[in-house]
Amino acid sequence: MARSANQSPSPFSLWGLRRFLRPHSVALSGAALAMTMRAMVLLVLPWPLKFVVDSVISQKPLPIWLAGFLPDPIVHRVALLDVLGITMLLFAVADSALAYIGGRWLLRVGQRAVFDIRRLLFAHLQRLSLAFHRRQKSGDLMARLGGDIQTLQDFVVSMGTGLFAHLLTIVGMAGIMLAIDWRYALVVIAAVPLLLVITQRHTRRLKQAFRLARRKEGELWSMAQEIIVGIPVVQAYGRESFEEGRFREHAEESLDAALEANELQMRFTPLIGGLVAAAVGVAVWYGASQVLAGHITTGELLVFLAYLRGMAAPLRQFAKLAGTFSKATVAAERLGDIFAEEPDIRDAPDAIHLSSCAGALEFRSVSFGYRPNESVLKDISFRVDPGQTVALVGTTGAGKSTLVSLVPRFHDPVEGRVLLDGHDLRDLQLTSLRNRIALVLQEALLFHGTVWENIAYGRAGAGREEAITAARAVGIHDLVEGLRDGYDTRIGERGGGLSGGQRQCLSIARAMLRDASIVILDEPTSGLDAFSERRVLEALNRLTIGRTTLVIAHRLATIAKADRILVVDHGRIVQDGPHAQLLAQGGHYAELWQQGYHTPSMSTTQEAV
Ligand SMILES: Nc1ncnc2c1ncn2[C@@H]1O[C@H](COP(=O)(O)OP(=O)(O)OP(=O)(O)O)[C@@H](O)[C@H]1O
Repeated sequence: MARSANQSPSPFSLWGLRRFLRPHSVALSGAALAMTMRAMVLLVLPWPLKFVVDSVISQKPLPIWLAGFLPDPIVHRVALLDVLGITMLLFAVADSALAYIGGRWLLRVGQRAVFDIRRLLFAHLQRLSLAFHRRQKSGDLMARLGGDIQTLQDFVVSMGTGLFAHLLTIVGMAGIMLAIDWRYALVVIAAVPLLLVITQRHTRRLKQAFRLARRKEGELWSMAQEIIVGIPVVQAYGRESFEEGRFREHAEESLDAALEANELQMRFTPLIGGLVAAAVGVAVWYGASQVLAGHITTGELLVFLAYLRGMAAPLRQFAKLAGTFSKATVAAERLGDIFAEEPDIRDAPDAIHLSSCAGALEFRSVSFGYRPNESVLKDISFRVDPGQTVALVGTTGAGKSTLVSLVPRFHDPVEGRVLLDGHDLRDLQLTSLRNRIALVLQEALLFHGTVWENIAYGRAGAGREEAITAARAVGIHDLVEGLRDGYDTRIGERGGGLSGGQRQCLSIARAMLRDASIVILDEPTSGLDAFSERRVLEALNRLTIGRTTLVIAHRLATIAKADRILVVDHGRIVQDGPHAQLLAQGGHYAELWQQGYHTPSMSTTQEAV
């Protein structure tokens, strides 16, 4: 797997989120404006109370800058109280309204950004090569597409509604308190730097804990997915209790890691709470003594205490924010790992579009291995003329599937070249190459949807009529018509509700619709009963007429029909020729034949030939 050179380990950091937020700058600015206004409202919120105490109750004169706007505290005491009361109510309403508006906008921005990240990640995942997908556990990918991206959304929202507004409030309150009485203000604010240092230290530990928790959760999903996909085997072998135990073990590990992370976060909350409570205690004591000494008024003390309360909430929020921040950093790292993966099968900058294709295939001194210094294919050379059918035979693990996987460029040769109509495959545009190839695999992979949709999947833009034409062309129209709702029969996930033979017939019709020049068949009839096999063979015969065909075969029916047979042994081609010639030659092929290579369905397939 190629990681792009000169890339930092995690190109998708929290900071990288900006890229996804930028398209929503209008909504973000709106949210920021609402939050700023809210912070200002929070700043002025306690002031009417100060004037109620100082001017309405204690009858102190209003400050000069306010005297022109408000009723006189001595002459119009009750009127002043009314105005202050209404002002308090208006401030409270404005506070709630602005919090709602800002929060709503942020939530929308967060959701849109998450949608974009998820879409991009999915598109990226689909382009990563088969080697990546074989290595990566799909359950873990699901966990990243789901939970990790959701964590980022929570981060955007809580950072916006929490940190941004709270920081503004704290800074504003600190400024006003300093202006009223700087000594008292310093006593109150002294806790803030201490709090920030503790938060920062704590965040580092939290990140580690959340990293482990997310990894364990990814492993759990991978395992659950594997068991659910393999449920027929689990049930057939009566391994339910064993799998239950295995799942519980993994789930417990995941639970322990999550508990540990949450425990760490929870422990932090009382710590912050205690610190804030101590700061409030000192402030009340010091403030009261300042009032007694006549340095500040009772109203001002109330403003201080209200501010302190206003600051305590966001400060306590830091504990929560530290958790959100840590989780989001870990989520961004995990997404970054995927974004950092680059498809190792890519178009060359000057790749040729394959507009027409005769189907002449050639392997020229090809070697390949999945790992360095481990050759699976060694110096493979052969040619297939357009329209020829070549069967690949060999013992298990000989390298047959690997060999055919080089044709659609699921992998590239380590040495040598694969050529199509004289072009090195690496010089061709990948999509135009793959458009020329139809695959029928051992296990027909169908998707949830109708029968015709599954056939039409063979070519982008194909409709119901084309699907029916393809089904007719491979001779399975009557088979489809015989299904419950014909072409509109809905099939479940991975072709659920159909027999193996029916599934394979549909996948052949799908390949037919593709109208490709090259057909690759990877043991398409294995595991089928005699009747199904005959249908599938009939369909395959029709599919392969006039197309270059590579077929991995174990059955006489398929092998004998081939123009040539390549015998693969330990990654090399050891024999090449028609069936009768190879049998007469003796050697590996004859040995395989005698050992019963073809026996699983020889009697049935012979009927079909
Ligand atoms: N994705 C992979 N990563 C690493 N090694 C692999 C991978 N796929 C196959 N191999 C190895 O490559 C060798 C050839 O495997 P391949 O599937 O091509 O054999 P085959 O001839 O098709 O076998 P079979 O008839 O059993 O399907 C085997 O030793 C196998 O273990």
